[in-house]
Amino acid sequence: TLSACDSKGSPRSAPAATVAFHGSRQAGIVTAQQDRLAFAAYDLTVSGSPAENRDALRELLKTWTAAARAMTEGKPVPGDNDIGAAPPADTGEAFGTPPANLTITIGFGPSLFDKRFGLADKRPAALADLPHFARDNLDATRSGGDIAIQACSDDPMVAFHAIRNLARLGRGTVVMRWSQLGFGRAASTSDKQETPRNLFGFKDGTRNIHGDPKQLDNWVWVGKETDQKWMRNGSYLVARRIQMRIEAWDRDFLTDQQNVFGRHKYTGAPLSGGNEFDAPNFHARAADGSAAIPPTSHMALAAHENNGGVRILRRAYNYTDGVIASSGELDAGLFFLCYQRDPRTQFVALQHKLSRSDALNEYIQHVGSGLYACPPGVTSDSGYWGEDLLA
Ligand SMILES: C=CC1=C(C)c2cc3[nH]c(cc4nc(cc5[nH]c(cc1n2)c(C)c5CCC(=O)O)C(CCC(=O)O)=C4C)c(C)c3C=C
Ligand SMILES: [Fe+2]
Repeated sequence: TLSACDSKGSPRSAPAATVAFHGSRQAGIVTAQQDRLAFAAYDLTVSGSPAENRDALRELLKTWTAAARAMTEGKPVPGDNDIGAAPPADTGEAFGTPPANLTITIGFGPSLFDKRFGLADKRPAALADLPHFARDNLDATRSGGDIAIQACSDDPMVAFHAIRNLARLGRGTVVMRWSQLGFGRAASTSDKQETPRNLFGFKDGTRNIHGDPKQLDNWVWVGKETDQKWMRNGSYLVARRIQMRIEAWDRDFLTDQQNVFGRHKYTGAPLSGGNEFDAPNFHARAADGSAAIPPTSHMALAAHENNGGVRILRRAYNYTDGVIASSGELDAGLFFLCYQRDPRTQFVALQHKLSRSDALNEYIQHVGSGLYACPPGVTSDSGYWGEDLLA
């Protein structure tokens, strides 16, 4: 544990919760999920030759890595903060605030591999554009992006400070395309965390991957199988902004709400019986002879038992963004983030099934989308994000 620092980088006395930035795999993926999220997708604005654009990208990634390393250690963005005739290097809103477990995770979108950078032959096959799913209603201004940054912290100011300062450091090379704040984690990524609730009031994350190394190697971390060596020890992030019709949901009967998920609302237990963490029995029958867990319930459709064993690591956050002007309803939902080894056989396969048959579809709509290849971690002070991609 390191100390947080004041605006001049001098250590403060109170110990602060930090997550190590360096490691062969990026932090912020299997890290115990923090309470707050600030997510941003950026586009590169370069207009040179592919070689020049690659140089600009490399410089950006070096600068961003140094800033991310400092911020996660509770230090200000590197650079002189004492020149009266220049804007400070760090915007300042997190001075004196401990990092509160800040992690900053980077991912590269499919568009980074277009002809601007000459990186087409480095595009992993697993970074295939997401297909259209039934009922998708995607907003292009909340989708895509050349680079994504996921900043998670237990302090919302610290998380926002991270995406804002990266945008500022990249000015002239990148613009922020879209962003999303998340409050109240809606998944647990560790056995030590109590299962939180989503805005429908249900426990979310009960059967997530909770740190089991074998499952993480099987379902989250890219291994030797990849066609692109630079992605070894990386992972693929799928982001979906999913609007939830909470007013309609709040008028629905408890029994129906439970049938939508296949779980009891208050305890989180499967409708087949037992306690929250007991395995669901998809063959169990209710008193009237019908399936105890309806086959169109969200859990029945998403469960690994019913999908050839396939799992994903969920890392979602609740969000709310004011009111939808056309309906007067709250614009609220789930910012669904999930990590996996290959989206084609994991998220895409699951979402095709859910988008067609999930009882939850009456109450949700997917309105934003992104797919990003998250490279391995940075292991030393001289390393930078994406070094192997740009070598
Ligand atoms: C394509 C993947 C998934 C999307 C999109 C998704 C959206 C979504 N989920 C909830 C709430 C819950 N999901 C739960 C379980 C669950 N969900 C997925 C996948 C997607 N969810 C999986 C793989 C699982 C695990 C299934 C299992 O093995 O049992 C649950 C149950 C509790 C739990 O295990 O976490 C809830 C509740 C919402 C509200 C939502 C979109 C808004
Ligand atoms: Fe789900």
